[in-house]
Amino acid sequence: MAERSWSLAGALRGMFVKPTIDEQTWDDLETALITADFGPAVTEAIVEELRAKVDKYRTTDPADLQRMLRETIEERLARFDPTLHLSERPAVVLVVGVNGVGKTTTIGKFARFLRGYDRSVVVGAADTFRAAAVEQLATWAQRAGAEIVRPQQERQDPASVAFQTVEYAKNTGTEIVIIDTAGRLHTKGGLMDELSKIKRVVEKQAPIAEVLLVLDATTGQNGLAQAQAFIEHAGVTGLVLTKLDGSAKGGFVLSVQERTGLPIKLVGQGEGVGDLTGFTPHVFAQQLVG
Ligand SMILES: Nc1nc2c(ncn2[C@@H]2O[C@H](COP(=O)(O)OP(=O)(O)OP(=O)(O)O)[C@@H](O)[C@H]2O)c(=O)[nH]1
Repeated sequence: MAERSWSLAGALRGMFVKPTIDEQTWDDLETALITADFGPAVTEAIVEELRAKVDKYRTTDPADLQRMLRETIEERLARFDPTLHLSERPAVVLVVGVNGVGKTTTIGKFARFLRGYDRSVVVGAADTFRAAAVEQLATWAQRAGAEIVRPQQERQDPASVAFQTVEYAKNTGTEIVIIDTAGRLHTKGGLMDELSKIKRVVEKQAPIAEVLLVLDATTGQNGLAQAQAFIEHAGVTGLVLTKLDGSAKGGFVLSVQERTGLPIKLVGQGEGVGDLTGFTPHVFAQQLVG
């Protein structure tokens, strides 16, 4: 089977068991980072930083290089704050992103994650564009132990579903509201207008705590280009990376933060309801480098 692990560790293994650091080591490191989707700019910066460190500490031991690589990646990942800000009551979270990236699945997993901390959760089915999307969200809500507010008529205005969801939370004392939004409309402009309307209408009742943009890690830099309109217009406060399991593109985690300037707040690593975690730079760097 093709490279399955998203970890860089496999690609690096040969490099770190060699007796000494040589020119080949640097070539191999560069190739491994590019292959893992760190992107050319971040790859170059990391290699330069490590060359300087290796010179400074006058080491020729590949084990030192491995440790330095782990530290460099961790330090770069940690420049962004992964904290979710959910202290408002209700805390309203808008989930945005292009179709098929794993938005609905993420909302289900996120609701379950919050239920695990004993928070009460309601999800709002504001993707009224596709009837099947509402049913899919309802299935996930049930799995997660969350309530759902559905559109009352076909093609109901998404902003009104969002409004009713927040209203439900306020009336029932539900702590967290997660709103699913459409990923595709006829035009990008239409989609962004719809999102601004949702935000305006929600903010009449409660401030928006987080706008989370979901990105599919397997689509790498290309997926980022598709999501550009959300980054420019939707007031995104954090990223969720899905499908990090079974992808060899773990480096995307670092390049996406540096390219967008936005923190990764959640990571999806599977299709099950439990396969979502917060983002911890230390743990991630360790998984990535070995
Ligand atoms: N392996 C893996 N698959 C995932 C993950 N997250 C989502 N998926 C899968 O990705 C596919 C799309 O997920 P959805 O949640 O339907 O994506 P969406 O963005 O809501 O798509 P639309 O409803 O069409 O807008 C499904 O088959 C999910 O099971 C993940 O972290 N890992």
